[in-house]
Amino acid sequence: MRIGMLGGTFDPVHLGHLRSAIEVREALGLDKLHMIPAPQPPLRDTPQVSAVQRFELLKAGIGDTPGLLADDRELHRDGPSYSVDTLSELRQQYGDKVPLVMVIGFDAFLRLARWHNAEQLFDFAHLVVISRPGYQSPWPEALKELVGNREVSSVQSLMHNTHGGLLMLTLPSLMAISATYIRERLQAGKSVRYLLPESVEQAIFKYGLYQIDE
Ligand SMILES: Nc1ncnc2c1ncn2[C@@H]1O[C@H](COP(=O)(O)OP(=O)(O)OP(=O)(O)O)[C@@H](O)[C@H]1O
Ligand SMILES: O=C(O)c1ccc[n+]([C@@H]2O[C@H](COP(=O)([O-])O)[C@@H](O)[C@H]2O)c1
Repeated sequence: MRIGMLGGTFDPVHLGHLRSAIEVREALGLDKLHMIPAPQPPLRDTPQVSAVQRFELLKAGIGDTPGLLADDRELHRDGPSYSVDTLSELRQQYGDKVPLVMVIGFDAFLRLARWHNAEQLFDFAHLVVISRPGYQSPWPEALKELVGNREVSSVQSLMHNTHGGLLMLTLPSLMAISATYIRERLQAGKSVRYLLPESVEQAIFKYGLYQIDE
């Protein structure tokens, strides 16, 4: 068994998240990929749309997609949504023998050295970094120091161990979609069709989310 987690603010979830989730699951041979909304993402302002609503949008977006799981475990914790706590919980849930992978985009990776107890992430999981259009930059020195010589060049090498490795991955369908762009378009009354699943678009309009400055 192989397990993955893709955390996010998901404000709102979009096709960049969902298509990447499907492709990373296939590329890594994951049985399950937990998609986990962060109520209080540590390095940004708490979003105006509540964690419960962002979770509902995520559920609508995932629908019945095989292997993708909308996971609300961070909604039951107080304080900043630290990924190390989430990985520790997943490790306890699945035990020590299972490869566990945290998936993040390259933009998030560039800030990794500022995460809470960042070095401990590798005690629980592998890190897989997926490329994202518009984000190409040298690694900051603190990041190089943090990852040391953990990088491997193939999924096969990564899966020899249960945790502790780093793999940089370019997925087939790169999508230049961001939640920021979607929020901006909704606030301006512009179309967001085909940037996110129809089910998510319908829920956004049903609940009147993002359309006015709250
Ligand atoms: N289009 C995309 N392609 C690949 N990875 C993505 C894409 N959009 C987001 N991600 C990754 O998914 C995770 C969650 O992203 P997040 O919820 O912050 O979405 P976002 O679109 O970056 O939001 P915002 O524009 O509000 O910053 C992060 O690791 C991020 O790098
Ligand atoms: O643990 C941390 O310190 C930490 C710092 C920044 C971001 N994260 C997690 O990274 C994921 C993406 O965050 P963001 O801000 O890029 O949407 C989300 O699950 C956050 O909880 C985690």
